[in-house]
Amino acid sequence: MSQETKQEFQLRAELEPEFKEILTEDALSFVEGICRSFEVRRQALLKRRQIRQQEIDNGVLPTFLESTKHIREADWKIAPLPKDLQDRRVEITGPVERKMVINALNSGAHVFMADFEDANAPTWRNTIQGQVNLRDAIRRTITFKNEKNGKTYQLNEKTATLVVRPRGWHLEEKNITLHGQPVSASLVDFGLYMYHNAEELRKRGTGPYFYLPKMESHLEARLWNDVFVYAQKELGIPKGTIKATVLIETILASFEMDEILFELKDHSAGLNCGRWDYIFSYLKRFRNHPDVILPDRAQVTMTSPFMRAYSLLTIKTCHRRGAPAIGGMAAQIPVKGDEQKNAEAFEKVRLDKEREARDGHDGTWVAHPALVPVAKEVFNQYMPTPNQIDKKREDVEVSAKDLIEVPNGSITEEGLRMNISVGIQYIASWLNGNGAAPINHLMEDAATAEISRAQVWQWIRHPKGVLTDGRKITRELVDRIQEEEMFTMRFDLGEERFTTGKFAEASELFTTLIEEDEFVEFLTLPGYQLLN
Ligand SMILES: CC(=O)SCCNC(=O)CCNC(=O)[C@H](O)C(C)(C)COP(=O)(O)OP(=O)(O)OC[C@H]1O[C@@H](n2cnc3c(N)ncnc32)[C@H](O)[C@@H]1OP(=O)(O)O
Ligand SMILES: O=CC(=O)O
Ligand SMILES: [Mg+2]
Repeated sequence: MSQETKQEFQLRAELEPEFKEILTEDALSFVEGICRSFEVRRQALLKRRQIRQQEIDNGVLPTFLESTKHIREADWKIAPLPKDLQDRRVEITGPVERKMVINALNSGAHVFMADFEDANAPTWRNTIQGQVNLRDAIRRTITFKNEKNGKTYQLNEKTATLVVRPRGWHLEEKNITLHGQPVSASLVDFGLYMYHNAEELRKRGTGPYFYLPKMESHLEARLWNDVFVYAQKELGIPKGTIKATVLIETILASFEMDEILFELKDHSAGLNCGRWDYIFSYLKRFRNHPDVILPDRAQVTMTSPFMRAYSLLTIKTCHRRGAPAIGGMAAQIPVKGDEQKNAEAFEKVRLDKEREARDGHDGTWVAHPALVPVAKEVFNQYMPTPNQIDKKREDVEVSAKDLIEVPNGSITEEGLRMNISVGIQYIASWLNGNGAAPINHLMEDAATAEISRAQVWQWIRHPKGVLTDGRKITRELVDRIQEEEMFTMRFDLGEERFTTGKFAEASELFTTLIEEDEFVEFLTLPGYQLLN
């Protein structure tokens, strides 16, 4: 790097010896090139999200785009899938933490989605250690010893195919700056992973595979595609080596599925139903529409008409284009010490996977290794072939109205209490560096916590935010319940764990999120200012 470049592109963090192996001069120079080439477009697309929000606030509802009708109507397919992405019946997800990376790769799942995004609190340490972990996993040198119980970990002979989820377009990495501004976190995660591993993955008969989160339009997919083309060229890798599965997890993206596949068609590995962010996005984008009110979080399920419409449309759209349509995450995880509750949790997961497999999904997500056999058994039963892309689902008809239909249901004090308590507990976990947490026997990550705080925001503000017993949800009621829930947490955890667990800071952030009339786009944005 030249002297001038160094001043403009700066690494602002202290580096431990192992981190220096990731943040080498050449790797940083590669990331710098990507950031320089694409930052202006990223900013413009983020601005476009705000404009779209203003339009929705003014009553312009989402619809299928007129300008891209020709793409929806034309006959085209995505490029052929590599062998190790043809059968994806069970995908396990988890943060890029060292032990969990080994456990996930050994879990028996077909794919492991290693998450720099919502299951990961993006501390500098988590982020760069995550890159170290993936580098070692790819080279099969990764090991781990749990110092508490002496248990050691290494990779099995057969492991899952690795797919990496970088952070979304809205997030920044404050430890690397360009012209004094934090750079795109997506490009840091992607760039470092590509630089260190693309060639090695190819040598080992697989490739650099990604999951792309939280996109709102096909133009955002075009930006990723251009980043891929640039990166492959810089690294001297054939165009089309990268494969990416896009999470359809915003309400606006569900109107542009064909277009998203089209933009990425040389690099596409299909779509996935990111159901939790999808619910959050629905709440967020329609937040200023008093009639769009969702019932208790627990009542918004994949059988709610708007969710069902979205998952069926995903399957139909993907299969027409020769692309896999992967299902989503059931939040249940094993319940320790209660056989009955554990059996109920497993049954819920089984039913969820059964619906997905029968509908035509080509695979699904699980949050925990114990659930891999459950999902596998269901998909083995209903999907005897590696995928069911041949099931075209031409019978499915989904209109714009179906995608935004408001579900019925009720808002209970229990639901309100749960949102407040779980929201605060999750934020506390995140501020402590854990982006995925078991809370009330459910997997919670940033997306599920976003729903909790968005619902409270909405219920306070809209006339229909009324409890089943007739009480209007107000700031005062929320304050009172928040105080009670904080008292319970303090009592249950004890003073020391409560204080070191950052519950007071989490409660403060939760309050800000529900108090601000200008809805905070993502809780992780103000949250990141508090992370080391
Ligand atoms: C909305 C979305 O974006 S979903 C996708 C993002 N979210 C996720 O990926 C969450 C994935 N799940 C998890 O992180 C975890 O399952 C949690 C945090 C919810 C629960 O984890 P734990 O409390 O450790 O569960 P538990 O104690 O039952 O784990 C038992 C073992 O399984 C391991 N394990 C649990 N979940 C996973 C996982 N997803 N991947 C790898 N290993 C796992 C644990 O590390 C532990 O290993 P050990 O016995 O060797 O010590
Ligand atoms: O990323 C997945 C989701 O459900 O959100
Ligand atoms: Mg998500």
